[in-house]
Amino acid sequence: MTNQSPIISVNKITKTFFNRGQPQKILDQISFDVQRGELISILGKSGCGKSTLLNLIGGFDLEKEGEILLDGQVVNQPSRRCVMLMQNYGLLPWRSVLKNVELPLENTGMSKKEIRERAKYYLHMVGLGDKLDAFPKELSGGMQQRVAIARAFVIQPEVILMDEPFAALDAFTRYYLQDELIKIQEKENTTILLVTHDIDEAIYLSNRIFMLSANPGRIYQELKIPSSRPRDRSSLQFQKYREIIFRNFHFNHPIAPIELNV
Ligand SMILES: Nc1ncnc2c1ncn2[C@@H]1O[C@H](COP(=O)(O)OP(=O)(O)OP(=O)(O)O)[C@@H](O)[C@H]1O
Repeated sequence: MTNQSPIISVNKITKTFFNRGQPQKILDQISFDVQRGELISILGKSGCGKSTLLNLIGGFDLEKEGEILLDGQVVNQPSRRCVMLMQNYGLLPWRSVLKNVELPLENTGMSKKEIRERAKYYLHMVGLGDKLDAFPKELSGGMQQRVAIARAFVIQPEVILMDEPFAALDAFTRYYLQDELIKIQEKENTTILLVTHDIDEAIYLSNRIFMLSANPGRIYQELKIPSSRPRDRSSLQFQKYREIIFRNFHFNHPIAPIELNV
């Protein structure tokens, strides 16, 4: 993997928002490369700039200092090669499951037959082959997110940006979808950048975890997780990574009091 040119290069990105005329530096000199097929998690406390970073990488926000490259080309607009998967699914309620997944392929020059076959393929892949004609409101939250996952993969993008995709789901559904995500990602060799608050999710899924500090957001630690997937959430090794992350967040916020009721 390391000999290839990176699919994403983030070079010295600084982002400043203006709130009531006052500049607020949200991201400061963020730099990293992502190789094809990697799954990277970005962990950090609320408001540290994780979503802002994803929006910049996706080309949804172009106001910044520094440069972002997608496969060697400057990102200056959103592209079908790099799509975003949101937490709130974003399905159209009046379209069936199948038609929701077909949507991004419409008006692309593909034939109706090709579109249908490809949409069905990805819906089967996320285990919804028997729900093609259902409407979103007839599905559970987990199923709706599976439709959204199929709709992201159907475009066959090189990169999927995920902003807390499983945050609204219960733990069991989350675990299930995490496994499904790994399976599809490995099969398609898709590169994924995942923003999450969930430390276990980051350890379970990622090749690398970037820990972001706040005010301004900087990557202050990168954690490589070389072990193969699927991973054992109860293993000692898994606990070791949890400990490293907890320790890092504590070190990064030394003024945060720890209260022990003993
Ligand atoms: N359009 C905007 N205008 C001004 N300030 C903004 C804008 N968007 C985000 N911010 C500010 O930038 C900071 C980072 O926001 P962002 O949503 O990237 O954080 P986050 O780490 O994703 O947070 P969370 O985990 O709570 O979703 C916050 O202080 C937010 O108030």
